[in-house]
Amino acid sequence: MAERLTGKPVADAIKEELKGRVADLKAKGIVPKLGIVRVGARSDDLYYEGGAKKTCESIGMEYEVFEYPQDIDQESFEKAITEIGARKDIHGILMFSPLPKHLNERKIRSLIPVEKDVDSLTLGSAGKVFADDPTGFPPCTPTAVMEILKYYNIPLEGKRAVVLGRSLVVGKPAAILLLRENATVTICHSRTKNLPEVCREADILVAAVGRAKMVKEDYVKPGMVVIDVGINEDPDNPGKYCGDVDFEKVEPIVDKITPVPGGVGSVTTAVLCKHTVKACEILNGLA
Ligand SMILES: Nc1nc(=O)c2c([nH]1)NC[C@@H]1CN(c3ccc(C(=O)N[C@@H](CCC(=O)O)C(=O)O)cc3)C=[N+]21
Repeated sequence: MAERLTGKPVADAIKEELKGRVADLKAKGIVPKLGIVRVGARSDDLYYEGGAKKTCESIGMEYEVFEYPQDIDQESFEKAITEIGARKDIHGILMFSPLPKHLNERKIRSLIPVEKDVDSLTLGSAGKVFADDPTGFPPCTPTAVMEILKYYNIPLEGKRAVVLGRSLVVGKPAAILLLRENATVTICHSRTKNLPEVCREADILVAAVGRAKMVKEDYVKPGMVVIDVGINEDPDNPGKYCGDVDFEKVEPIVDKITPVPGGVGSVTTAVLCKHTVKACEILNGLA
């Protein structure tokens, strides 16, 4: 039986630390605030929004939701984002992605000020992450992966980390963050030859392909730590969701594994708040 690396104690520890930092800011008359930008009402956006609001409330931070109709035009939306970006009382901005197809998302992302870009939507943030610049916020999900590894004292120095998936929001930044901790990192993907064999070489396997239960018993070996980033509709249980890892098949083999739900996803809103508090501290010359 593998040890379950659950997200809740990790998120709780982050929130506990943030409560103190928020109180320190408030004592100076500063209230950290997250701006949440949503176009339309996609269910996974609303779900994440609900979690973000709850986390903000639990640590004494403020938030404001900016909601726009599904058919908003490019020019109006660019103007709105620019105004939110300029607001002195807003320190972090989360804009839900993807935007509706008629909008030029690349252009709109570029209008978010990099110092408020707490979920790495801009090229400026991506560059900072790539260059190990401490003022650059990596996306919340790969940061949550690193928080889990740190909380459970999983050594990374000199270890083999295999990242399955190469997306801009998870796979690529996860590889950079693991490299920063001196892991030996392999990025693999759908075109990788002998994919199960490559994954089996990992000490730490990070599954971030977005395909339900794709990681089966032939992808793992005893002793391995498996971090499952996937949030997919469960093909076997309508209305439920599951990870990229076939938990029932993999869990009996490996040493440690994150569950879905209740794993990486449950740490992301705590990271979002951590980034916003840090942005607030930096913007006020306190960090
Ligand atoms: N710019 C941007 N960044 C995002 O991070 C982003 C986005 N746009 N658009 C929408 C999706 C959706 N999303 C989810 C995150 C966690 C759960 C989730 O289920 N989290 C918990 C469950 C709830 C909990 O326990 O707190 C879990 O996995 O256990 C779901 C959905 C992020 N998104």
